[in-house]
Order: sequence, then C-alpha cells, then structure tokens
Amino acid sequence: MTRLGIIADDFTGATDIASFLVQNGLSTIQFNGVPSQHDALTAQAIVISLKSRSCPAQQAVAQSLDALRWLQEQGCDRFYFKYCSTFDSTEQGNIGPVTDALLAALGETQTVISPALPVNGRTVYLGHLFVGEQLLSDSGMRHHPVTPMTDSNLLRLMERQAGGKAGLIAAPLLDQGAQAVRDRLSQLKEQGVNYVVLDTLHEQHLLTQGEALREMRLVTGGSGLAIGLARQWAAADSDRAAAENAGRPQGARAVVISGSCSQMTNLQVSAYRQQAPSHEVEVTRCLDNPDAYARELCDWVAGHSDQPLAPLLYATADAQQLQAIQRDYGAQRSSEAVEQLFAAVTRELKARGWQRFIVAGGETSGVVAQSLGVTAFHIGPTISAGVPWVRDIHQPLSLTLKSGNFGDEHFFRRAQTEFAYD
Ligand SMILES: Nc1ncnc2c1ncn2[C@@H]1O[C@H](COP(=O)(O)OP(=O)(O)O)[C@@H](O)[C@H]1O
Ligand SMILES: O=C(O)[C@@H](O)C(=O)COP(=O)(O)O
Repeated sequence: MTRLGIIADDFTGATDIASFLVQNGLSTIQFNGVPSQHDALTAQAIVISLKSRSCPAQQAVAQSLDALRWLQEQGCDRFYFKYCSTFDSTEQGNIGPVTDALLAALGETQTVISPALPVNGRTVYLGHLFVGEQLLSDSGMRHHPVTPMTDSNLLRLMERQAGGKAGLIAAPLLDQGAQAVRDRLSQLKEQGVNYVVLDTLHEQHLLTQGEALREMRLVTGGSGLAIGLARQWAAADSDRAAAENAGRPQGARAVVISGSCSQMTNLQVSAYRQQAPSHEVEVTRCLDNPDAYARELCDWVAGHSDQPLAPLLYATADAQQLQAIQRDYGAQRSSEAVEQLFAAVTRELKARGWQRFIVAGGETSGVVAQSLGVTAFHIGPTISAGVPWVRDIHQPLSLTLKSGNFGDEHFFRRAQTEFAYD
C-alpha cells in the first residue's frame, strides 16, 4: 500500500487537504505537530500540521525535516508539502527553503509547484496565480497582515525564495494528458529545472496531474492536487461515509472565534453579526492586560450562550482599520497580541465546558488548536470546500478550522445549523 505523508505549513491548510483526501477515498488521520507518541496507524494518508508558514525560514526547515523523518518512520513513501492556495509566504519566503530541504533529504532534484484549487477560485495560467478573476497581487492577499502577496508569478517567487531553477508546464500540455506531462517533466529535469510550475484551469487538470505524478516522491502544492493523487491511490471499495462519520461534530456549547482579516472573513463576520451575539476584540486591551481581558471576554461569551446561534468574538478588521492598527502598534506585535488573546480565551472556555470551536484564520486556528491541547483528530463532514468539521481523538472536542479566504458568507451559521451533534 502506498502511504502518503503530508507536511502542511499551517492548521487550516492541513484540515483543508485532509478533507479532500477523505472526500476522494483515502483514509486519513491528522496530527498537530510531530507526535511524541501514538497508537499503530492504519490510515493511508497521514497529515502533519505545522505552524511554519511565517516563522523564520530556518525554523520552518527544521520542523519540516522533523515531520519528514517521522512520516518515513511510519512507512510513508510519497510526500506532499502543502502550502496555501494563495502561496502565502513571508518576504524572505519559507516555501522555497522548505522545498529545497525536503528535496535534498529525499535525494531528489525535481518537484512540482501546484497551488491551484479551482473550486475555490484559485487557478494558475502561464505560471501566474489567480484568485477568482484577479491576479493574486491584485486580490485581497496584497493586504494580508502577515504574508502580503504582491507578486503573482510563481516561477519568479520560487526562484527568489529557493536555490534552484523554475520551469513551467502550461495548460495546453496538460490538455494532452498524463503521459505528455511526464515526458515534459523528464525533459525539464535534463535541463536542470527543479521546480516545475503546473498550470491549472479546472479540475480535469488536477486529475491529469494526479495521474502524471503518481510516482513522484515529493510534490508540493495547495489542496487541489490532493484530489488527483487521492483518486489514483484510493481503493475501489473505499467508504467515504464511514471515514467522515469518525469526525462528525459533537459537544454542547459552541463559540465562534474570528482572527482572520481576509475579505471573505470580513463578509462572514458582517453577516453573522446580524444574526448572533457578537463582540469585537480591541487590540489595545490585548496588549495592556491580556489575562484580565481574556477573562472578561469569556464572561461575555458565557452570558450570551442562551441564543440559538453561538456567540462570536472577532478581531477581524478591514484593510483600512488593519493598516491603522499596524501603524500604531506594529504588525507583528499586534498580530501576536491578538493570537495570544485568543489562545487564553479558548483555554479558559474549554475549562468552563465549551466543546465546539468554530475558528476563522490559519494562524489563529494554529494557536487555538495548541491552546486546547488538540494533538490528533478525525476528519468529519465538509461544511464548505476545504473546511471540514474535525473531532479530537482524545478529548470530547470538535473544531472547524477555516482558512480566512474559504467558505461562503453564511459559513458560521451553516457550520451550526446544517449538522447534527452528538
Ligand atoms: N485587528 C487586528 N489587528 C492586528 N492583527 C490582527 C487583527 N485581527 C487579526 N490579526 C492577526 O492577523 C493574522 C491573521 O492571520 P490568519 O489567522 O492566518 O488569517 P488568514 O487565514 O486570513 O490568513 C493573525 O496573526 C491575527 O492575530
Ligand atoms: O490552501 C489554502 O488556501 C488553505 O488551505 C490554506 O492554506 C489556508 O491558509 P489561511 O488562509 O492562512 O487560513
């Protein structure tokens, strides 16, 4: 049996790919960080979520190599470095150094770069990444608080971040099918091309990529390529419903935590504020006396939990508000203060009996999952493409970890009303 090991650079990204693997027939288990102990694993795919997207590059490399070693020990023989479908990376860039380190550790010289996820509007054309109808660099991602993206050319981004050479397989060649792609990969390898950017206009291109890359030891990309690869490896009798059942949501009390400033999350927060109790988090108070402020916010949540929809705490700000906050307090200082506040709030709510956490934002999800002590979970039913419910293996907790950009306007409500809870 081929066992796939996935190294994801953030938590929402990890649940995103895990969800597509399960939906396409691979039994999957997800760990937050490299586990120190675990039971014998039977899953066909193992996802490790790191928090390595925006930390210093050396740390990202060390964490990723650790994860690779552990996955190899579990019998994985194919590897997938999962980053964001919007190629989120810092100025120096972690995607390049991590890709180089993984290639070297595996003794390989070539991989692919495939961030596309057409179902969520991420496509690649002639090596340029699009978000809906806009180039990445014209999209809301140019204002991201931690990883602003101001270039859309994946070849240029990759060569700037990594040590090797980038090349392209464009859409017309993908249209010719998997064998044509394999042949072109070999030619590019002979020419010394290390990172082959793959155009993707629609899901068929992902299926072709899956077929062409079946034997490649390391692939890199968003979650879309996982659709193609999972279809290659899924057993004919795989039972998707049974796999999802293990992750069905549970728990009595719910809270919504939003720490993403993406355009989509701004829309979702505005819509939910019309329907449910909501409270804005003040950044100054996160900086002044975070512990007292966290307790105060938990009291507010407790006092507003008798409504049909769960209370919402949000730091979500639009581009203009965010710019003002970052100017006053510094980008890193303010974002860390908000993350620490949410960590303290969710820790306290768990202690007070909260069991369902609906979280928006990748970094935010990382700190929340860590503060709740969630180390491994089953992947449950999908709420929106790339966002499943997940269920802790060891504790009675359910979470949904939403990428800032994902979901529709009514995501927060639908996460609650469209599912039955144990
Ligand atoms: N009002 C705010 N002021 C400053 N930083 C903020 C604010 N709200 C959220 N942040 C920070 O912005 C970052 C958003 O990143 P993340 O949670 O990954 O969301 P996304 O999924 O949209 O990328 C987090 O570090 C969060 O703490
Ligand atoms: O690939 C994606 O777009 C997501 O899986 C992802 O990585 C989410 O990151 P955030 O937008 O930071 O939540």
